[in-house]
Amino acid sequence: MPVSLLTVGLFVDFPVYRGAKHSYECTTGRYTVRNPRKGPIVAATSAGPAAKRLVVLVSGSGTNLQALLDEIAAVGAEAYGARIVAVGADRDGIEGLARAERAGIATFVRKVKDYGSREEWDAALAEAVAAHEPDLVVSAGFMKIVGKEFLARFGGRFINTHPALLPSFPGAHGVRDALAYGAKVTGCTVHFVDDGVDTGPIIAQGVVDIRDEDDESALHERIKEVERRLLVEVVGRLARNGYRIEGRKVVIQ
Ligand SMILES: Nc1nc2c(c(=O)[nH]1)N[C@@H](CN(C=O)c1ccc(C(=O)N[C@@H](CCC(=O)O)C(=O)O)cc1)CN2
Ligand SMILES: NCC(=O)N[C@@H]1O[C@H](COP(=O)([O-])[O-])[C@@H](O)[C@H]1O
Repeated sequence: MPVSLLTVGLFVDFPVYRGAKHSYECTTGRYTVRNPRKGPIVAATSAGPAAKRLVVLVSGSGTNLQALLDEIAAVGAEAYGARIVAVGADRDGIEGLARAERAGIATFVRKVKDYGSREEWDAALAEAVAAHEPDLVVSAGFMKIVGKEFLARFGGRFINTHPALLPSFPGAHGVRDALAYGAKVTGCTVHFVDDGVDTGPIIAQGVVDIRDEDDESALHERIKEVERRLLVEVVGRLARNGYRIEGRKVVIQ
């Protein structure tokens, strides 16, 4: 079941949440709350006894997915607060999907090239995710920008992990861009996804030093060590405790 939403003190179910760059709107069957930047609570999930349902989206090696799988296997879904019910991808033949299959988890693939337009792909991806009734959706190395339809259904419960300290170095090449800029520290950011590229409310960040001898691959590996631990911690806390999004601030209860 979807996680309940708390909207200015009211618990509501089946929210439709739309994120714009600097404002969020949470619309339910009965309530609409606009929230320009400094406004009140716009969306929040409640803690609950049952393990939350996660759908994870991947495009590559899936080591972040594996970290989630390993933690859930180690402590149990109830104690962790969540279970992975499906893994989706935008391409075939990737290790991320193989990891899910080995764990006995349902998989699906929606490729942009199989649809007449980007909007049709976006709607098909949203439909495939919705079929698994997730409480939270996690983009763990998912290399596609999602659009309006996806965000209308999963905004406010769609989390992304990015290999840089946002708002610096957004986009598909966060590690390369930080190195090229000559930054001395970088890291990873777990954030809610909105309709910008890596602009949504930040949940947590981890810092990694950049060494003189680093190339993109060496630096990315060190970032991923921090990133995997951060993602596992953050997803578990969100699932177990519930959270609210107040303007740009995410408060885990
Ligand atoms: N609406 C949003 N969608 C997604 C976000 C987001 O912040 N808003 N984050 C991404 C993940 N991401 C970085 O964290 C990211 C992924 C991909 C790209 C990108 O430019 N993709 C190109 C294709 C690249 C490819 O296929 O290899 C594209 O979408 O056409 C930028 C940032 C998850 N989605
Ligand atoms: N902008 C999106 C992006 O660059 N995502 C990054 O891809 C890697 C996926 O690794 P994994 O497939 O081994 O989990 C991760 O570092 C993730 O932050």
